Amino acid sequence: MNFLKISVANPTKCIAMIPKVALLNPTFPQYQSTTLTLTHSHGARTFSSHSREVAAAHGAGSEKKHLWSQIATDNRARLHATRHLGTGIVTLQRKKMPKLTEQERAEQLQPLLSAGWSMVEGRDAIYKEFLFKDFNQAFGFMTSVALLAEKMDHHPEWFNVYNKVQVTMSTHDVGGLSGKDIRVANFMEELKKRY
Ligand SMILES: C[C@H](O)[C@H](O)[C@H]1CNC2=NC(N)=NC(=O)C2=N1
Repeated sequence: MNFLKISVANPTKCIAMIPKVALLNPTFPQYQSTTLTLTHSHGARTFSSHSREVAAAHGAGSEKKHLWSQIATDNRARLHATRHLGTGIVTLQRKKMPKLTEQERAEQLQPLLSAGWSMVEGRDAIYKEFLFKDFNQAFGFMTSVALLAEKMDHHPEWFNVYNKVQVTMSTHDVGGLSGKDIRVANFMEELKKRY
């Protein structure tokens, strides 16, 4: 699970650790179970990502536009935390995704290995070759994946020539497979069915 951690030193100053994608797209499925913890002088409160408080944190109207454009440029954003805590500046940092556990490998990686992905020799990474009718389809597929990859800040290693797309997924930040690789690989699997 990913956490949005917001420590509020005083009502006008907030330091936050927020996965960038959660702010860019609050409805992104990976973050539907995101928990936002607000800590302040009166103790900690935890809200689910669907609560009113978090909706406020995402901003509304022009506030939201401001928030998003700020993220794109310098990774800082104005955050309207809650009515009680006020408005402050947040610094955005993505929380590192941990490597997949043995149990996650059995439950989430195994289905991909059965669907044609294979482990890369000498690396904690997975590989698959996708074949399409022609270049347009291959590149269309890559374009759709690229939009997700950018939103997730998680990018495939891939090679394309004509109708062939060879993909390797691994999480460089943790030196191996994480839930992000599973998510992107599953997205590719679902997307490929439409071609
Ligand atoms: C700085 C930037 O956020 C990181 O380098 C991101 C970008 N895209 C990435 N993509 C992949 N596959 N693994 C990463 O660890 C990764 N990290």
